[in-house]
Amino acid sequence: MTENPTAATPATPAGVPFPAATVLGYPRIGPRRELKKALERSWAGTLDAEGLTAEVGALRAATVDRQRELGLTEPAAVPASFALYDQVLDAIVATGALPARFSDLAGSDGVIDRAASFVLARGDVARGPLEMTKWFDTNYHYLVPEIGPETRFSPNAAELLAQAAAGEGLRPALVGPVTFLLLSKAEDSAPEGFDPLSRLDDLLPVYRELISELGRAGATWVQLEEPALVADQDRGDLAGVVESAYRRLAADRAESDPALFVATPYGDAEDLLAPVARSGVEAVHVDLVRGGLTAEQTALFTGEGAPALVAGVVNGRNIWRADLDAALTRLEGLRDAGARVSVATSTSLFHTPHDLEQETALPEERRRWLAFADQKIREVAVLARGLAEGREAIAAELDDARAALEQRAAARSTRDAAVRERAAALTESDWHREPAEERRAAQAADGVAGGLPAIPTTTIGSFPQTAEIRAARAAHKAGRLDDEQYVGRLREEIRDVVALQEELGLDVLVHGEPERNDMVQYFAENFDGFDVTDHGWVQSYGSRCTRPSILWGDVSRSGEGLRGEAFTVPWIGYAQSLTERPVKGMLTGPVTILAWSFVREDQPLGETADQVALALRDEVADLEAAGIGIVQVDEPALRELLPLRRRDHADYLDWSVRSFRVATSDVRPSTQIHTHLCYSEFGEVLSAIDALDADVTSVEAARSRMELLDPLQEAGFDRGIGPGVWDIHSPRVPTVDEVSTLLGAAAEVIAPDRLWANPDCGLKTRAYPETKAALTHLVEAAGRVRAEVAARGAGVSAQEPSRG
Ligand SMILES: CN1c2c(nc(N)[nH]c2=O)NC[C@@H]1CNc1ccc(C(=O)N[C@@H](CCC(=O)N[C@@H](CCC(=O)N[C@@H](CCC(=O)O)C(=O)O)C(=O)O)C(=O)O)cc1
Ligand SMILES: N[C@@H](CCS)C(=O)O
Ligand SMILES: [Zn+2]
Repeated sequence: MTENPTAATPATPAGVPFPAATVLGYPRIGPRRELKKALERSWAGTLDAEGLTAEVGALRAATVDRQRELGLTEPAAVPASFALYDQVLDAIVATGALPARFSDLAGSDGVIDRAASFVLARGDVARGPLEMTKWFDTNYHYLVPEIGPETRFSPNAAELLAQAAAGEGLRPALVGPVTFLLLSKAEDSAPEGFDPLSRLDDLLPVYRELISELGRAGATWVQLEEPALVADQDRGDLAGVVESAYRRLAADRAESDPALFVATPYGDAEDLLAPVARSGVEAVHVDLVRGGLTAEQTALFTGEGAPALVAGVVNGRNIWRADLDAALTRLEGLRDAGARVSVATSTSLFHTPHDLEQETALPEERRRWLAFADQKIREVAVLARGLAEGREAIAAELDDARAALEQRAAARSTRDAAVRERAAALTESDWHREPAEERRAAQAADGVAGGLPAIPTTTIGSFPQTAEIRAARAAHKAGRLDDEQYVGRLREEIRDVVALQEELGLDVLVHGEPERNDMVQYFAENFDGFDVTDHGWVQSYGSRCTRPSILWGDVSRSGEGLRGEAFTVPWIGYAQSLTERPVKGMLTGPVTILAWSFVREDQPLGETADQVALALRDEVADLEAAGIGIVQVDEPALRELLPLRRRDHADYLDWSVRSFRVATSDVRPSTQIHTHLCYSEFGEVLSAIDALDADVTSVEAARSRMELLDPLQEAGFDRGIGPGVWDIHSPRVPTVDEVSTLLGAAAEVIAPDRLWANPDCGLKTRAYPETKAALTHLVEAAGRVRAEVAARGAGVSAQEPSRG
């Protein structure tokens, strides 16, 4: 066990010091995605409830053992942070905060059981699931609690206790009460202006009871996660609210109550750190990768009764090896200032893959630069040892880390002079197209858009990724299918998808993206400067995972010469050759490629974005040259990367919008550029959406029932828009009436020559039966709304009728 010499046993209720080394959380999905597979079998009905409990229990136990083996040996060092689906869902379940529209799910004792929690997450035949949105600036999605003035809170510790029972001496963890309410939305029935945070006083007794119950079950520390404190919140006296909330949780605790550990990951809590630190809680985590500590803030951690300082010095958001020298210097400085310092990660490690050791195919030179979750735990443990025993005790580890960093900094492979020259030569004219009105006219006169009806129907790009396609890809990768067989299989799929869309009567077709394992990884595989992993899965939502690629060097399309070779044209061009209707080309935008990869940190993100944008610009130009008249460049992550502090927005929006425009501006005015956004609250980026200068924007809107449209109109957005009318995240098929209602609502505020009818997002996660049914309803609803609008004499009479 690692000793922390500066940690005099503090007066915690349970009398157990905070561990010298810890993490805020660990990947939950399992090194071989055991959790994903168990969940999906349970939803498919091939694994019963007991079977799920057994498989999940085994995974959790193995996870605890692994973290111990890696160096988290002290009591309470391993967090019981094992959400089955989502940690915010766990907090809904633990506090009994059932939205009114799900009230029938509560058991006779008022408790939300596991089956009911899956209905909240996934919906059922009667209703859609809870809304899902991005967790801070990550590619993880949480379920949004719906809170109203009447929401009843009641403690239900069952799931937390089950998680804590996965091993001896774990530290239960849950989303803190302030973050829980700040991330909530007001229930639809709540009065105008209702703020969920106004229910804090009602929620705190429930948290107190949960914490006490965990203590009675043996927990010595409980972790309360308060990441919302590191983001700008438009709330008056949030500092006062935070301090009084934590004072209430910390006051008058019983002998059996655990000590309280409050974590502030993902950024700098700034003015909200002091209210937490002086509230009486026993330990406070600070993200020292994204944030800092002023001398005044450091003093909050010194002196009698001060909380332990849990210093998040190892980055939980990337996969680069830590600068151990710099981290240790930082830790020593804090200790020497008088703080009781523990070493931790800056965030939970669930944003990183499990174990670099599984990546045997990575080139050795670059493997040396990397640390996945397991390697990061080792870094934390080494730093704790260095802090306790002195630098000499970890001299070998410090030397090795230093050498790896130096070798990376000196590596010539990360720089391509031609790519750099091209990016440096970019000027304003490279990211400007003709004025939007001029393009509209050109598209109507000479482009494919001219042949479209009012309210054209389309989809967002992907069609179902069937087990057969994935199996074919796996077989190709394993060498069981040769290139020709694999290409033949994909072309067959494209043929079927095109035929299906024609049969359904869609107006603008897509090729369906069957060649893509993932909308970012596929691009990484076709660009220089990236590595991809074999097992680097990271949870994105529920059971869905991605393998973020590693952007380590200068980026351009792979192949001969600076511009490399087109890689989407063979598929999209093939689809276009099969039909008279327009096929929309489909690319992923630069911001999203960065957001969903692990990106080099040795140069500003904007510079990397320009390189990716230039590679995409080449692909857009090649698509246009191949006769594709509509090109969609998806930017679902535009909102995701928006910095958590408002003062940083302008700089981010400047480079992100520019990079999208660099990617899309090298086309004729008659070529219609689309973009697509999803998975976020867009309120804060409306003007950036406009500044992207796309001709048409499709945006997720069904779950929030078109909430976005009014603000978008108010922001003066007068481009083409396709608000999603089918929530594709759940297998539920919307009726024609439901789709017509949503589309009709949109047609109330958007002129029919600007409105498009499309789903919320791509269909890759859906199966064919529901896809066919829902698209049939969508096409029928579009026809209905088109007729209604025409009947209202809203100026569509001159338009052609829709096909099908
Ligand atoms: C649109 N979204 C995306 C986000 N991030 C991305 N990187 N990509 C996205 O599309 N963020 C926001 C949203 C929502 N998020 C997601 C995330 C993930 C999915 C999804 O469907 N994920 C799939 C995995 C997709 C994938 O990469 N598949 C590969 C590998 C398939 C595989 O599992 N292979 C098996 C062997 C298969 C066999 O033998 O049959 C294996 O490796 O063991 C592929 O298709 O080749 C998921 O299942 O989780 C959706 C939205
Ligand atoms: N074109 C992509 C966008 C997802 S955000 C798809 O359809 O899956
Ligand atoms: Zn999408």
